[in-house]
Amino acid sequence: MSQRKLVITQNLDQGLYEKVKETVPDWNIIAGKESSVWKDHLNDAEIIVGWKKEVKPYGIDRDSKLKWLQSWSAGVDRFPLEQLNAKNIFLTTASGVHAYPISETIFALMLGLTRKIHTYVRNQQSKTWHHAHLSLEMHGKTVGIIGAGAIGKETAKIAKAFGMKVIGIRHSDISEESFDEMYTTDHLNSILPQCDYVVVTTPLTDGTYHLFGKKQFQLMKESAFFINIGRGEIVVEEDLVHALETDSIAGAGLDVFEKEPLSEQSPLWNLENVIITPHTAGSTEHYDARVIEDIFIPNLKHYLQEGVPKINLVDFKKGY
Ligand SMILES: NC(=O)c1ccc[n+]([C@@H]2O[C@H](COP(=O)([O-])OP(=O)(O)OC[C@H]3O[C@@H](n4cnc5c(N)ncnc54)[C@H](O)[C@@H]3O)[C@@H](O)[C@H]2O)c1
Ligand SMILES: O=C(O)[C@H](O)COP(=O)(O)O
Repeated sequence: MSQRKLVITQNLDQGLYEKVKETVPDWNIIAGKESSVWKDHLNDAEIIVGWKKEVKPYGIDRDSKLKWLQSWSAGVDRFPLEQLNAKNIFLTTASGVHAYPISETIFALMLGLTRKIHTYVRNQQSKTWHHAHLSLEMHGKTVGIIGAGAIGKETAKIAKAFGMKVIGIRHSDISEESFDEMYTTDHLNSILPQCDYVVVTTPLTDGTYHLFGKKQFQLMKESAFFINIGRGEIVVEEDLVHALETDSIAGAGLDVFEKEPLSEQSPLWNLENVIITPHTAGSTEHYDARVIEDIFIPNLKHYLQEGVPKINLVDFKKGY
């Protein structure tokens, strides 16, 4: 019988590689970031661990032996979901590994906008001693977390520590620790006028594509801040730009955009009330270890025993 094959399209440090090897000592493990390392192995790999961007051009749409694709990312919106579903290939996400880093980024953006840090950084560059307009407090304010999943729940915990009221939106309205109120998506428009901060942490699916457009920005308070770390396509970017340019909302913290990298021509770069991070909200030093130790290896053990991975198995009907 030919040796079972696992392809990991990432450079793993030796310790993590050894942990994987210990779990499947008899398997052929091909690991490395460069496509030259793994591209000829994709078709007969039983499991691929990796980014969609790298794998997509080469492998899984041919006559592959693939049984399970473990994504290196939480969002799987750019995976060929229909194809994977049709071929009964399991897809698991890296959801959960970003909960700490991204909730920290969300708060960095919220704090930055609230305390006008972006304005002071610009002034510092020109050695300008200038009191920005009255800055605001977060304490006592209301945050709406649109997508109360792994990232949203960690964000809610921090918000409670700041003395904020927390409203959540997700598929289920069952109450959840750290949320004062929880609603399903059909209540989005009714909660927006109450929120001082609107934080988007949903996956991109058919149900969230362009969830935020002109109407939603009009429903928000003029003093409210909008944060998006989910996916750019959840927002009609033109409508967001209009809302920001006309002061229909107070500002935005954006990690994701309709087209990435964000074009040099985008008006977002020049707006004073916007903080941009280049889709880096979730990258930290613990990323690889969390994907391998917290998700992949437990999933691999389950797969070996039960024939199916367990953690973060994508429901193809829901799309995440
Ligand atoms: N900017 C980044 O670097 C970065 C990193 C990680 C994740 N993300 C994005 O954040 C998303 C969420 O990540 P997560 O790990 O928290 O995922 P998760 O699966 O734990 O949580 C997703 C939440 O969104 C809710 N949801 C799904 N569809 C919805 C809808 N139509 N309306 C309202 N709520 C809805 C779900 O009920 C769930 O509570 C990812 O899918 C990805 O798109 C971005
Ligand atoms: O969803 C994620 O985990 C991050 O946004 C990174 O995903 P990407 O590299 O696929 O955009």
